[in-house]
Amino acid sequence: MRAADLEVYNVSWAPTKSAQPVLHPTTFRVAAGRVLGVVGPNGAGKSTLLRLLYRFQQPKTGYVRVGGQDIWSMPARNAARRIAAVLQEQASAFGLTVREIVRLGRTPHRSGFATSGAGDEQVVDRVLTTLSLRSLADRDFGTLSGGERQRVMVARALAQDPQVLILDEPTNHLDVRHQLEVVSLIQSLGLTIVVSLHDLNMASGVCDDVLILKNGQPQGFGPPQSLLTDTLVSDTFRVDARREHLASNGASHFSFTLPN
Ligand SMILES: Nc1ncnc2c1ncn2[C@@H]1O[C@H](COP(=O)(O)OP(=O)(O)OP(=O)(O)O)[C@@H](O)[C@H]1O
Repeated sequence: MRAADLEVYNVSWAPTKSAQPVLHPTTFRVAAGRVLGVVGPNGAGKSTLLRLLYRFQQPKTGYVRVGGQDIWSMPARNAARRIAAVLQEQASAFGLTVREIVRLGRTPHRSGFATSGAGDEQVVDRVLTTLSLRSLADRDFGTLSGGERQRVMVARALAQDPQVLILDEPTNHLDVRHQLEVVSLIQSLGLTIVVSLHDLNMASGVCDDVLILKNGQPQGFGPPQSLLTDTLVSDTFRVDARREHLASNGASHFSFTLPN
């Protein structure tokens, strides 16, 4: 795995030319190997921002550079060798086996109509092992549990051998054990990672930096311990947020109540 710098400059997006932007100009940088968390209330623009980062949608303004190169100045196949995404929508995966889905991650590395080669199969085997999926390799994706499916989608992204990994709410639908497993995996990869998360305690624990969005506007960027103040979190999420330090290990933990 080889990480690369991700540079996001002044990117904005609107559904049509005349529509109001759902993402206003946003700028940040994620150094190679660092983890950025994107947080914000429902409809804040998190998924919209991520779609610009994995080259699904083109920004109306600004640019996204990976390793110094604008991702829209290179062919889609080259971008797919650099950036992989783990998304929540997985409809296309039904009807395929786990191995077939993970193999799809190798597509950007093949030329023309070439079929999967020995090198590709080695990568697929390695990734299946890393994610403890070998025993499920021949199972139909549709028969897996939510947690197992999530692991398969991460495996497909890793088989892509990307420099940057984008994860849209990867812990959704996962039980506590599997949430922790996904988080620990994210921390261990050594890739440049952008991950949207709803759980602020998880974001504080796993991310080097956090970007807060609200109504498509960036509200702040920085290390979670200094950025996520009670005031900023309360204002952004329209709750009363209080950060406490757990006596057991000193880790910080947010608790939330509705304002009076
Ligand atoms: N293609 C589109 N056309 C019109 N509006 C859109 C489009 N894509 C996104 N939006 C709007 O942009 C806003 C931000 O959506 P987005 O999905 O990025 O938010 P989010 O922060 O990921 O939300 P959630 O936490 O609920 O998943 C929403 O109001 C959404 O309806």
